[in-house]
Amino acid sequence: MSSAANSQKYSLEKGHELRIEVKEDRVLLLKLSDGQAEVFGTEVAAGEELALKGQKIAVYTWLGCSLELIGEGGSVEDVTDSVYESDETPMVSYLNVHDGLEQRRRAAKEASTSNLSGPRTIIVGPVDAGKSTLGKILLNYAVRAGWAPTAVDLDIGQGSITVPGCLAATPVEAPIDIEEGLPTEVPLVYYYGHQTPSDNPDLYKFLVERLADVLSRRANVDVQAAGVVVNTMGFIEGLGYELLLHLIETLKADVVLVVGNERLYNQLKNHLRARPEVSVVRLHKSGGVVERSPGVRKQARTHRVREYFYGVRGDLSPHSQTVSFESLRFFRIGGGPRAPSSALPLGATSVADPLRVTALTQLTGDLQNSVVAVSHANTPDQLLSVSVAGFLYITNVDKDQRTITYLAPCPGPLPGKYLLIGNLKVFFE
Ligand SMILES: Nc1ncnc2c1ncn2[C@@H]1O[C@H](COP(=O)(O)OP(=O)(O)OP(=O)(O)O)[C@@H](O)[C@H]1O
Repeated sequence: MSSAANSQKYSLEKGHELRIEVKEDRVLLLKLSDGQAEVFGTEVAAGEELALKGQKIAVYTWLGCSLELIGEGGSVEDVTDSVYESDETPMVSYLNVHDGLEQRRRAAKEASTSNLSGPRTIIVGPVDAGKSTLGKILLNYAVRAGWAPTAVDLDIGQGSITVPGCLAATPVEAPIDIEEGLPTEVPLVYYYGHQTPSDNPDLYKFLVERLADVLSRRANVDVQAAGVVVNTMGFIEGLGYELLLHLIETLKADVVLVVGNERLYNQLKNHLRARPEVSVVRLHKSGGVVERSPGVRKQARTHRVREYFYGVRGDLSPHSQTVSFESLRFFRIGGGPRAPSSALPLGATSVADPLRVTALTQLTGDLQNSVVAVSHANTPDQLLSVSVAGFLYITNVDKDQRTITYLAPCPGPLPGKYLLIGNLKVFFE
């Protein structure tokens, strides 16, 4: 490593990675001076300056490279929490997984008339295991091999395709942008509206089934052969495990990658023993994965919603609009919070229907700071099962004037007349 003013130069040997944690709201510029380097499978172009804003990443090289880091508005130390080199990475095992998936894609393409699908890969593991990072690497390697795989994100707590609280899928046709993340132009999105599946597990399962159904009906041979890469939540105990089994079943997963948890690997391996068509593969967690506290996760959720409206680079201008409550039609799914069965009289079951669609008839201050989905539904009875077009953020509720002020990504009429609310709230500073 050598340094000058706000810049530092690194020379990485083949098979090494430089792990970089940029401070929240600070920017570090990354430049590849020589050789080959990639960030979670996306190749870094030589000479180009990448702006890493608050990101935690690793720059990996298969062949060796020289890099330059430049702190924006300060030294590299000022804008980062840590920068260090490591030669202990799971990249070779990740590449082996990619090779296995590649064989399945080719077999599916060759047998296109026999309805053989490409790999349906599900990545599971505890929180902070590096699941979404592995997903990005596998998607990128597939793209680099000429495929357009589908990214599916079922991690409602974070939201890598759209805002948190959603189940979403998107085709990945080009390497994932290092600064911007997964493509967001044409996602298929279902709004669950909560941050944890335990708020309404029946709805979560229902939406997984909807998404799986839509994905399985795509007729394009290349799209089917490219397969899907599914990212899941780190919720792996009790109900979380039950939901994992449900989605492995529903999405007809044939490759289950278990990252960083031997117990979960053995549980799933035993469970799926009778289904030899499903490969359960155990992978080590990378030592570079950065652990996030509940506070940091909450901040990341807010950040994600802000990015939806203002853009990753802050270059979008959302439109603020004040309308009467009566001009909007809000609906909620689920009959309110269900009492746990332990709180009910012996033998009784909860009467709240988790899939009931209810219109909001009274204006409540509770709507303030909510993220609300604009549904593609044409009638209220379609609200449960159709996808959503986009989101609004309620910035103000005026009960005296009976008005609502919301932020929309663009001006003009809304793309649908029915709005879905959940309990997802964020507070912009
Ligand atoms: N090798 C690495 N070096 C540096 N940072 C990394 C590395 N691998 C992953 N990270 C970072 O660690 C953080 C957590 O990783 P990731 O989001 O992949 O974990 P996860 O298991 O999907 O998390 P979740 O708990 O949200 O399900 C991310 O910010 C990611 O960019």
